[in-house]
Amino acid sequence: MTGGVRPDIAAARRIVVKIGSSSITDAAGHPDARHMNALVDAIAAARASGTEVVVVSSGAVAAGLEPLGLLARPRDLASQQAAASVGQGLLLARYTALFAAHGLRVGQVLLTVEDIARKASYGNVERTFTRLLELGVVPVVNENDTVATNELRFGDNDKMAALVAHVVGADALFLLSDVDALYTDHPARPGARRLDDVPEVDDLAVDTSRGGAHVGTGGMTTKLEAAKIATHAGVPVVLASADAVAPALAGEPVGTYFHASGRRRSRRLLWLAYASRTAGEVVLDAGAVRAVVERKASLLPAGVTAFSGDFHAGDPIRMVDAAGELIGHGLSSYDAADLPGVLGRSTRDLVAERGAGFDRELVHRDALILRKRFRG
Ligand SMILES: Nc1ncnc2c1ncn2[C@@H]1O[C@H](COP(=O)(O)OP(=O)(O)O)[C@@H](O)[C@H]1O
Ligand SMILES: N[C@@H](CCC(=O)OP(=O)(O)O)C(=O)O
Repeated sequence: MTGGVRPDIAAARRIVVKIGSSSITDAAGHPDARHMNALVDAIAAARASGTEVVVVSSGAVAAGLEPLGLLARPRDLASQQAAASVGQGLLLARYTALFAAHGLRVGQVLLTVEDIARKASYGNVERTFTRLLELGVVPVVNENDTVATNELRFGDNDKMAALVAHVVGADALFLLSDVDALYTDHPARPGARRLDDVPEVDDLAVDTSRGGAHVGTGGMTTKLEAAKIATHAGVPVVLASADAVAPALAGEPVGTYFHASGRRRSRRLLWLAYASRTAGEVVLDAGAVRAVVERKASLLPAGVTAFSGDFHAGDPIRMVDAAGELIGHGLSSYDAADLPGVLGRSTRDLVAERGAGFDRELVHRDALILRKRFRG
């Protein structure tokens, strides 16, 4: 442990705390009572001092293994979903009982990628969290594993926790794991060095390729992705051992501290930059690139030369230039199926031929984020 108290962490009034499967369950796959108790006690103490807390808890699949007689995390999606279905209920029952002992109520929030990637549902999720927190509830969030498909899955909860931190406008994000900090290499490797302080995630030279415990899925790679999303949007991150939850939440110098490096920005556009699994791609001609990048204009069908993917109006799409270079992300106002008839055509022609609805932009300016703005 080095350094003094972290002022922005100690001062945080709204926080997101993510705990991984490897801490929620012990080596045999049973719920790890010690970690869960320590987590709930620390959160109850934070709540008592007026801090609002959102918990992102993994562990549904792990908690469902034993009741279903499964010995290890199954490989096939259907069995994982069945395990999550059984395990999530058990996990929530446990949280409900533990928080009730502190006089706190929990609310279950199960999210899919689409809930955060689509504008309409993002607003809905935001409202739900706001109301839960107003009511003094501790939301306990997990991915909706039982319905999520492989293609549309976060798969790990680290990135989802960073996105939830955006949605709720958190002041800090905590990633609790079975490792006490970020190391320059897998901690079991000779020469691996502990990192206490990370001013900028992009500047890190660390090896995260070696896997973690049997039940975790993301390993350290997804934790760094989460740290990047959060810090670049102005949210500091602490990565610490679940054993150190109390000092971590108090801002004491445990684990690895990732400084907020970007400025806080519009939450609606942030989800578009990071949350969206894009559903397709459109290729912009040089004029359209200039219009979108330099003139801050909307993207019109006239400036698009090609597209790919099967997207619908409202879906996030990638915008690239003729060389395939990413220009930005945006929400399409058209279904892909409608594009062949409109690409390259002027709005005036389209309206004359097809009617008033065809005066719309392909991507409206307000639903567009340029790549260079993905960072703060
Ligand atoms: N550079 C590194 N620094 C720290 N841990 C690492 C690193 N590379 C790989 N790991 C592994 O990542 C694990 C944490 O990931 P994971 O098991 O997915 O945790 P969780 O279930 O908490 O999300 C650690 O236990 C460690 O074995
Ligand atoms: N949603 C999954 C979490 C997946 C997972 O293992 O995540 P993590 O332990 O955070 O790497 C579950 O509850 O089992």
